[in-house]
Amino acid sequence: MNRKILLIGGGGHCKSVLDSLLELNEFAEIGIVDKKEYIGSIVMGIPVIGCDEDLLTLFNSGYKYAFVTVGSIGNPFLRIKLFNLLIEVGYEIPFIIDSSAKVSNDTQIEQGVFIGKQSIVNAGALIQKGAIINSGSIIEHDCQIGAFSHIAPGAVLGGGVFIGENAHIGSNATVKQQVHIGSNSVIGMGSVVLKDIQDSMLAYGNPCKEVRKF
Ligand SMILES: CC(=O)SCCNC(=O)CCNC(=O)[C@H](O)C(C)(C)COP(=O)(O)OP(=O)(O)OC[C@H]1O[C@@H](n2cnc3c(N)ncnc32)[C@H](O)[C@@H]1OP(=O)(O)O
Repeated sequence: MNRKILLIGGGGHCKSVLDSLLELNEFAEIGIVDKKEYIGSIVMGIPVIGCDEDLLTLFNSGYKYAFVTVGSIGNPFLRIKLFNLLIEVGYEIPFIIDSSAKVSNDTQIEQGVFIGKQSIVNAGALIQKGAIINSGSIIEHDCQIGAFSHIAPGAVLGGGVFIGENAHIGSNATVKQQVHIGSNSVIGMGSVVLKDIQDSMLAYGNPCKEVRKF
């Protein structure tokens, strides 16, 4: 086990991912990349060893794996930019599943996906690249979660729910089985979503209503 991984972004979401990663113990060395002014600081015992401009040098020094740990609430574009930069340099991007999550073997989990503590991903689900399945969320059978979408803590998606790309499903929201949520849409915390939501919509409430277009 001499694999070395970089976490890109040293904020709050990094702490969640790091906590899972330290327990999994699959990498010999972990380093964090953040803004230049944070180099030398420590996050949960792990040092910030470089900034974005150092990604090629760090790759050549033996860090072959990297993972985007910048969080997002409704705007994943920095996550997407960093993800693409990592691919361009040649990093391998794994998925990271906390040891307490329950993920069916009959699922497809793409690179860059984080599945947090106590979450459930049931059979037939597809989780596309860069998505965040946050603590305690439930992704029922046959759901599809689009690339770079974030299912926030405690959200519940019934069977066969479809979430487009770059969407945000707020904490503790519940989405009825078979409902389709469009790309780039944000569903507010605690919403009860009974009907499809179009692309690029802010929607919230019980019952969840489309409030405005982005
Ligand atoms: C690990 C982590 O921490 S992950 C983070 C998880 N966090 C989330 O999921 C947060 C998601 N964000 C939300 O739910 C936000 O409230 C949003 C995006 C829905 C709305 O945010 P904003 O546009 O800033 O709305 P703002 O707070 O100004 O509220 C506007 C109105 O909507 C109402 N409102 C806001 N959110 C909700 C909601 N979830 N449900 C019902 N009503 C809401 C407010 O009460 C307010 O009503 P008013 O105009 O009658 O006073």
